[in-house]
Amino acid sequence: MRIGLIVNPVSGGGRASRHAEAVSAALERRVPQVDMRFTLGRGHAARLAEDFAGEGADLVIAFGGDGTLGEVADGLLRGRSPGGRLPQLGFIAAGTGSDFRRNFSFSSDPATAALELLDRPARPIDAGRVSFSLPGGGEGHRHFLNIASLGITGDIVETVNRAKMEGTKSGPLVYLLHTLGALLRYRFPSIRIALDDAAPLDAQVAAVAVANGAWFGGGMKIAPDARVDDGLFDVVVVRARNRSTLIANLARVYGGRHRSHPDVTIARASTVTVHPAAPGAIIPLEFDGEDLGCLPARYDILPGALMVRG
Ligand SMILES: Nc1ncnc2c1ncn2[C@@H]1O[C@H](COP(=O)(O)OP(=O)(O)OP(=O)(O)O)[C@@H](O)[C@H]1O
Repeated sequence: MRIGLIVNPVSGGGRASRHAEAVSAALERRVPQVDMRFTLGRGHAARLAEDFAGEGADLVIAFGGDGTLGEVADGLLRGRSPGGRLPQLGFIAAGTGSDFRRNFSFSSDPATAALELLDRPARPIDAGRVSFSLPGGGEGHRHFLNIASLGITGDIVETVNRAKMEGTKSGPLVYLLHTLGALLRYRFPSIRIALDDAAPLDAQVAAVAVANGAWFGGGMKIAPDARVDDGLFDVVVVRARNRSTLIANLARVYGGRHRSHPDVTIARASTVTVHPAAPGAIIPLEFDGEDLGCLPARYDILPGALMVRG
């Protein structure tokens, strides 16, 4: 078996970097061919994944946070050809939020998790593909593995990522603090959303999450019933009635207890299209914790698109 190990040295404030040698050594004790490569910046994990797939790797492991994992999934999926062979995907979480990991059970010690992942069979896991607008004009495309969202979450991800660049210590608390800050200042957008063939609905929203996994934002169980292998998105729409209601209910989101709140709608769908209700309004998007692009956007589920060891 040939393993491509992609390490993001800045994930989790340098956690992946600190454990990279230990992880590589643990894997090499069981599998002789382990090729470890480090990312150099945004988008590089996707290119490395494409390279590994082109070089015939059997398993590509993303070692980093959700952003790195999402990029690796994107790299594998965008390089695939009909009937072509795709490497299996593995991941070792070392990120700030590491929310995708919460859908699986792995040790929090990276070297132990690496060995656990070698022992797990690969199983089909869904992925999302999104087409979106680029701020300067034109259309972008991306795959994601965990959750794509818009609204206040786009603002939170942007400020969290800026704080990470400035060297702020990482951890779920960073997300909580920036979430509270955003709840106080954010101007809620109005959108038009359509699920599959249903008639579109207009709503002023705090956030919309198009979810494959259940958690985002460093431990918020935003899509409590989402399953990564059910072939459908769980689409969570949180309407913006007032700021104090949102702040008062934030704790319920961490426990996934917001399902029955009157301002929350959760539905399953294969395709989701979202437009700004006011033409020309700039409403930013995020995918797996990375801020990228804006509305209009179309999300399609790709059932069982990746064989993931987990
Ligand atoms: N060598 C590098 N130097 C600086 N930034 C990098 C480098 N390699 C990748 N990146 C950036 O790191 C970010 C991804 O980080 P990642 O999501 O893996 O960790 P995290 O943000 O700590 O975790 P999480 O998303 O789980 O909260 C991306 O924005 C990517 O562009």
